[in-house]
Amino acid sequence: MEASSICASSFSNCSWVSKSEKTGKKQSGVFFKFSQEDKKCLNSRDIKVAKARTKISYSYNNNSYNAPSVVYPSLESEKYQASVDEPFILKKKSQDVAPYLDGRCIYLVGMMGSGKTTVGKIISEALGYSFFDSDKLIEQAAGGTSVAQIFKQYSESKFRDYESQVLGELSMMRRLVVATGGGAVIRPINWKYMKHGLTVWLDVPLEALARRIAAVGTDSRPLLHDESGDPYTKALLRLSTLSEERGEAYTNADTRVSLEHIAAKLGVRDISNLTPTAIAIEALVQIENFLKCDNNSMVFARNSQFSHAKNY
Ligand SMILES: Nc1ncnc2c1ncn2[C@@H]1O[C@H](COP(=O)(O)OP(=O)(O)O)[C@@H](O)[C@H]1O
Ligand SMILES: O=C(O)C1=C[C@@H](OP(=O)(O)O)[C@@H](O)[C@H](O)C1
Repeated sequence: MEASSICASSFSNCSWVSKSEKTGKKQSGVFFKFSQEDKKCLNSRDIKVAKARTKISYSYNNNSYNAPSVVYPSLESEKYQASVDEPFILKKKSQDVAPYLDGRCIYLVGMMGSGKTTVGKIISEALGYSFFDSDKLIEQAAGGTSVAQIFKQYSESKFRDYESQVLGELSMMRRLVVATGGGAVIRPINWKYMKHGLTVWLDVPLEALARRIAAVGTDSRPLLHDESGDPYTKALLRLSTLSEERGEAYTNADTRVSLEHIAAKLGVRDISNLTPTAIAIEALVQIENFLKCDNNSMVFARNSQFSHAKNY
């Protein structure tokens, strides 16, 4: 596999990435005009929903969102109720966060199956950012060779080299949400790249991760291939070891999104009933809280200036 400029071809061939994003120039798209934000960003259906919402007691403010028990009366209705309100809250929250982010990238870190890809796509769409999955970029650069095949044909160490190169290249761009591979956190150089943007740790209990992975299989996740047993037990065993090895590394992230915490906040008893949109909203809440802290904003801006300097 050619190691130079792994991202360049994927990025420039991407029809859904605008020219200004490719060159790194700031766009003045709809999500970046805030003078009349509600009128511009919300369509009439959103506004109707918003008005109706004031009648139910789903409270929401700048720093948190809380669903009282009337919205989540029973396990059976959790998912349905959530789907009614969440798109509106997501849109509103993304408008709140966008000026603080000012085009800088978001990197999602977390264990395999923590939802980096699923949640990342939702956040990118809400912010009007482009989405990249670092594993996919590596696979594209390898001419379609899968991550599992790269591990087998080359080695994990070679895969990690490509992963670092991808993150290095992405760190020079703007307006991206990046789903990193679960192991990206183990190399300090990757943190140096990711800290050009904002890092968000999706913290999901191991049992939930194992359930998700068992449901889709371990084909695409070579680090889970060696264990024996049923898919759930296999995944749980290996994830436990990896989690012990990496637990500390994830705590380097600027913000942590804990599913247990969201469930407690929303009064949801089973975290598997939390929708990816609810998790994306919490990620935006945490990002906003982090950036509203003056000190964090200054450090963040300084790191990002370094990244922009390389961009122009
Ligand atoms: N909130 C969620 N609830 C239930 N399943 C989820 C949730 N988020 C992700 N998943 C599922 O878990 C699996 C792994 O998610 P994915 O986004 O690929 O994780 P990652 O990119 O961190 O490896 C996928 O099958 C996805 O559909
Ligand atoms: O945890 C890891 O070391 C890995 C996670 C995978 O990505 P996901 O986290 O997207 O599954 C992929 O990068 C590779 O299989 C190694």
